[in-house]
Amino acid sequence: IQPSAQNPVAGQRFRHLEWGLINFLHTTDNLTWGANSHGWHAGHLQEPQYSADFGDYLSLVSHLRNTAEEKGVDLIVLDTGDRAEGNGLWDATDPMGKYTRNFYRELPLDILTLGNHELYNGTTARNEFLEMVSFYEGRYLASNIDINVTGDWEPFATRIRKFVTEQQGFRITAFGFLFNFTRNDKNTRVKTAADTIKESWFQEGIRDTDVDLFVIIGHVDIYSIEFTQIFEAIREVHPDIPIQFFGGHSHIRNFRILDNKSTALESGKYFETVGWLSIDGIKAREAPDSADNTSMVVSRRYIDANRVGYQHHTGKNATTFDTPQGLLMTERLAKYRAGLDLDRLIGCAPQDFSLSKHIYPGPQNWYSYLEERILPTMVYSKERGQVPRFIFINTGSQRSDVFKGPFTYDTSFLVSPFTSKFVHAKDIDYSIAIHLRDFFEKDVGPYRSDKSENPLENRQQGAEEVDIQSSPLLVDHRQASLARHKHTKVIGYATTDDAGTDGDDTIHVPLKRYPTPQVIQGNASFPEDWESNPPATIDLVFFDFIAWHVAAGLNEITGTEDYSTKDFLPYMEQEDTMTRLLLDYVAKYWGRDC
Ligand SMILES: O=c1ccn([C@@H]2O[C@H](COP(=O)(O)O)[C@@H](O)[C@H]2O)c(=O)[nH]1
Repeated sequence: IQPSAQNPVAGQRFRHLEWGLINFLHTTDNLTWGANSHGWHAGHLQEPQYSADFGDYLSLVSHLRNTAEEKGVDLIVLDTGDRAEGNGLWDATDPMGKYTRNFYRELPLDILTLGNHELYNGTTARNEFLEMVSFYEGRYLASNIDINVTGDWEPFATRIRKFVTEQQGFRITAFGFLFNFTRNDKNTRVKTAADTIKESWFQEGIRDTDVDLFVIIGHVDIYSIEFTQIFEAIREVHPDIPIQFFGGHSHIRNFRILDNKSTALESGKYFETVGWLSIDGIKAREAPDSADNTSMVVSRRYIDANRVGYQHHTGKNATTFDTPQGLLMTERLAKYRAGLDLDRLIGCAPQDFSLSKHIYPGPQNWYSYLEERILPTMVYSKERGQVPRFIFINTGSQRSDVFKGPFTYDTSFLVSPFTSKFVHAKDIDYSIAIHLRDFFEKDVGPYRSDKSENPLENRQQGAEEVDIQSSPLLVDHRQASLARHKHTKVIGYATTDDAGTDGDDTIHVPLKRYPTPQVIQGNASFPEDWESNPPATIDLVFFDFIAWHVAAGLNEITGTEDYSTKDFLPYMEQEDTMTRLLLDYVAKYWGRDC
């Protein structure tokens, strides 16, 4: 746990892990390891429920490996990508991720793959390839991605890995997939799953009969068409061999049963969740006394990332839990965080703001606060600051709630990590501009996090869609309330998945989520009576990240092809990213008396 993090609260209840002949420990979308693997490597400092840091995780892995050895069963440790971006330890270094990659290399991963966040930026993709793929060698899997760093295209990482487990001798064939992503840097190439499974190496790979278990790790929602296509391709050849999927990207806890010998696990996001999956009764051909696949049993758990839970599952206490390597990692994280000045106080948040735990629009909703206060005040150009403007940002650019109290340099990256620039379209007819919001809401674009980049038609037929019109208060349909929440003291995930409601290791008060738009709009420099007497033309200011969609919207609204991203010019200075504007706003308006 990091020095500035809080201890987890009491009142949690844990279930015991069920061990099988083969077991998996899964993290995904950890951009933040503090608590979180999307880069919250120092743990969620203001959310005690998720306050374990990466050092604590190393200790957990080490103890569970020892237990596996004692039991004579296998433990596979894996990560399904999006380790890049989203907290200071990643974003404040030059090049970004310099320290994070080094820390990750201390995690004894058996298999790993990458997410979209490793591919948005060309330098990030290159460094991932040079420093992570080469380090993990054959364990790093990327079945549908190529990279060009030398002038020639080459596979980003190993396409297929066949290996035999140490304890039980299971013969595993593993693949690593990214969803059908299209916003990757030009030095990389992402093939669709549909095309990849037709390639000869894949077809040959799955035809090999020397296999007890297929393991597909993917930065892919587990209900996606991509996983379904891979499942069907393997099932055509092997009607009976177990297939285990591990997914990610949509940031939820979820478990899917594909058939009686195939399931898929998704283990949440941001190092809030460590996923556990075990398979018992599975047959290894080399081990004649092992069970037969007809009695195969799969068990899954979503473990909250905190030391109390970790200690419970390892049979350790506060003094016996830490391994020397884990402790050293915790110390080094603190040292590097200090070196980057990440705990520097910028200002004090006057209240809690959430992305979706409070109704939008509303006084506790972060998007409302951005629309009403931050965007109109901070998104300003010396040349055109007097011109009335709509300011659009995509909601996916905001990644974390803001908690009452200290807002540090690190918080700015947790909340708004991306380096998008503000660009603008000049003198657009007001009568056209007012239709853009509706366009954004209907558009399938990269506007929000979670599932947005999988087009709606990619969703599995029959998967439940939430009707946000008829249900203003949402409890995620896959994370609905548990019946036994009278024991609960902590708000968090209460997951309902294909196996029922007993997946969460800790019983929570269900987390409620309200619907939010895909794009929010701040209005600035308008005269007081602008709604009854609007100006003829205004400026549109927006992130370059959504520029293509703004042009598409203007073309659709006007029924022309007059608009193109080439017409959009910078609005502010290069360094005026949302992260920088947020820091400036907090320093100027929030005070420092927390
Ligand atoms: O430069 C960027 C890159 C991404 N985004 C937003 O992030 C999501 C994808 O994040 P996941 O964690 O993979 O869900 C994307 O849809 C955008 O909403 C961004 O705003 N700027």
